[in-house]
Amino acid sequence: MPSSLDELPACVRLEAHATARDKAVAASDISPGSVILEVPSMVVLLLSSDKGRRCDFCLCLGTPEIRLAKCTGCASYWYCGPQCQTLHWGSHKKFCKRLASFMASADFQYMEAHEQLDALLHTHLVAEIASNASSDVRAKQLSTFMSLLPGPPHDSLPIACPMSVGADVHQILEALFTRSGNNNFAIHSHLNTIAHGIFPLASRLFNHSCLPNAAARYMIRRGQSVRMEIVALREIKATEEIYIPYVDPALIESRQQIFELTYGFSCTCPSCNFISTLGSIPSLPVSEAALQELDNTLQKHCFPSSDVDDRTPFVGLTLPDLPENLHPVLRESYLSRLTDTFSRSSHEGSYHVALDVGLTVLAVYLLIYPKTYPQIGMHLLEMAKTAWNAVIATEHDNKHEVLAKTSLLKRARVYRNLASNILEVFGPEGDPAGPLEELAVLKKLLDGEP
Ligand SMILES: C[S@@+](CC[C@H](N)C(=O)[O-])C[C@H]1O[C@@H](n2cnc3c(N)ncnc32)[C@H](O)[C@@H]1O
Repeated sequence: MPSSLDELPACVRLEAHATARDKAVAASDISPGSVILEVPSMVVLLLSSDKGRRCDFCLCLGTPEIRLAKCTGCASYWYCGPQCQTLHWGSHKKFCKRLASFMASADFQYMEAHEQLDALLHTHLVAEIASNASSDVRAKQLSTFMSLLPGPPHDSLPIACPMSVGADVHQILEALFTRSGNNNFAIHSHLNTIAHGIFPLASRLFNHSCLPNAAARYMIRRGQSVRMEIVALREIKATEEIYIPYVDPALIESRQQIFELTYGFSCTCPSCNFISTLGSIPSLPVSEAALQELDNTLQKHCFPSSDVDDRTPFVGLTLPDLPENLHPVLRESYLSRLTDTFSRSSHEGSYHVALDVGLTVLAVYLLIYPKTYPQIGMHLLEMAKTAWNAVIATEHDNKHEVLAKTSLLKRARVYRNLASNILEVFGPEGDPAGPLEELAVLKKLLDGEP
């Protein structure tokens, strides 16, 4: 697996960029679903919510068969077996004995959760450098990391656990800390964030767009370091720049500030350019009735056909075509209200409410994400499961109910197939079993129905 610029795969080359130093461009046409780059992690750090549930090295889940064992030195790190503990020990030993007192210290305790995460990430980075990793891959990763563009300056840098480091290491810590914020990836399994990680070559290559043509997925294999794969979400033509999303493009109101404060650039992608022409996004109406009217108008705009089942929602919908009266739907609180209602009503068994709200969520997603973005596929899978649950819940003891069941089945099939088209391009990631397996199970159930 490549770790430095002199090991680039044949489909990628680096070119100068007007403001971002360099950019990665396709050296030849790249087909949807192709793995553009595959790189090993340099450092990974589990989120506190997954501590003790997963191995701190390979990130595999503990199960009755895979029992995690705690490091007896710090009682904070868990491993799925001696192999991972040994692979981690080279750097972990640098802070193991001091970790408990560091995490109990007032310095650490008074930090906000994201600062604690940074402090621990820095601890891992310092330990990685101080461990004088002799492997060729480690040396190349470190040198690629140090070649990254520094992020914007911060008044105070989050601290790291004190540990014994060589004198020369001190000189590079400052340089390292200024690169950790803007080169820190959220590692996900089935699109749920479980950890953070540093993947230097991916950082060196890919710039951001809110309408990306590629995205990162993560491979978790027991006993191995986590691997990142950059996957093409659509066909990328030779000479086209390859972009990945640094933050969720759905953060329409806050993302520009995140780019400026965390990454030190202003995004000029077509989506951000359109949002900036609006000046500010108009407020949402206050009354529930007016909000529902907005939902209906949005659905009609995005899905003009009255036949819910035969919609082909992937053509012709773009943000600049959104009429002015619908601009309030770009408020972040609009989407969060809808997604909250969708998950609550589908869990509570109000399937018809969920299917209606879910369609409005789909409309917003199609406006703000590229049409093959994995989040759209995950949402369509949830819609398909909800329609299937509604089928199960439908009594068919009279003609009306039989018709309702037929229509729900049709919807479930349409949503399943649309989800499959998208999620098969993104491919499997993270823990074993996942959306692709769920799609296969759902297909069997739906094919078994008349
Ligand atoms: C992870 S690096 C990307 C690789 C970078 N182009 C290089 O040559 O090392 C992130 C930095 O690249 C720049 N960058 C990334 N995406 C950008 C964009 N869309 N527009 C302008 N600058 C961008 C910012 O300086 C950001 O902090």
